[in-house]
Amino acid sequence: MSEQELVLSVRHVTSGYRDRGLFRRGPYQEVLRDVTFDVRHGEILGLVGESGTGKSTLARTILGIVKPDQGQVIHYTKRPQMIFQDPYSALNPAYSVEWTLEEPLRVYGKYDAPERKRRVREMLDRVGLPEECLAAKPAELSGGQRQRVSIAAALIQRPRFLIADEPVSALDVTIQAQILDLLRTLRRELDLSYLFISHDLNVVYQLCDRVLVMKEGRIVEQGTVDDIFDHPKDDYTRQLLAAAE
Ligand SMILES: Nc1ncnc2c1ncn2[C@@H]1O[C@H](COP(=O)(O)OP(=O)(O)OP(=O)(O)O)[C@@H](O)[C@H]1O
Repeated sequence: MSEQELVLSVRHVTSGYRDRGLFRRGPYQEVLRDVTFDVRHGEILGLVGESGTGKSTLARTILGIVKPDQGQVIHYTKRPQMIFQDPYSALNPAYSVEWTLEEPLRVYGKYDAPERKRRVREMLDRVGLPEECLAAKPAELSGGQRQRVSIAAALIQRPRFLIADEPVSALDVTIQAQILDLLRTLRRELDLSYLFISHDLNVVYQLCDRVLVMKEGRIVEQGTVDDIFDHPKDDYTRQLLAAAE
C-alpha cells in the first residue's frame, strides 16, 4: 500500500505508564505490546476489546500523549483530533458553543473575525445544529446535541483523521443511530478517516469497514468487518462475538 493511501502507520509499538503510585513513581506497567496496523485513507477502522485492554492508551499513544517505549507512530496527514464518550470532557461548561468552536481558529490566528464566524456557522450546519445553539452553554443542550458540538469542535481545524473513543456509548439508541449517520456523512463530505473505538460490536458492525481486535494490549486479529464477524479466526474474537449475542 502506497503512503498516499495511508493516514497512519503504527509499527511494533509497545507503551505503558510509569506514573502509578505514590509520587507518581510506581512500577512501570506495560499496556500495549507490539501493536502494528495502518489506517487507510477514507476508512473507518474499528478497535474492539474488553475494558482495560489498552484501547484508550492506544489513542493516547497515537496522539503523542503517551510515548512509545518501542516502535513508531507515523502520521501521513495533520495530527488527528479526538471525540470522546463524554462531550463534557471536550467542552468547557463556562463557554457558549460559539466561543468553543471559534477559539481554535482564534488561536490559529490565520482568519479574521468575519471569516471565523462564517466557518463556525458552516460547521454548525454540517453537524446538523441550528444557529440558535450558538449562544447555548453545554448544559443547555441535550446529550446528542453536545456530541454534535464536540464533533464540530474536533472538525473546525479541518483534520483528515479523527479518533472517536466510544463516541455513542453514553447516548440512547435513537440518538446513537443519528450520530453514526452524521459520522458517515461527514466522512464522505469531508474525506475523513476514523479510528473508532467501541466495546459495542453491534455499532462497529454498522459503521466500520475494518476491525482491530485487541486483547491484553495486543492486536490478536484484524480484518474486514465481514472477515471478523463472519469468519473470526481467533478464539478471543469468537468469545467477544458470543458475548455480544
Ligand atoms: N494514566 C494512566 N496511568 C496509569 N495507568 C493507566 C492510565 N490510564 C490507563 N491505565 C491503565 O492501562 C490499562 C489500559 O487502560 P485503557 O484505558 O487504555 O483501556 P481501555 O481498553 O480503553 O478500557 P475501557 O474500555 O474501560 O476504556 C489499564 O490497566 C489501566 O488501569
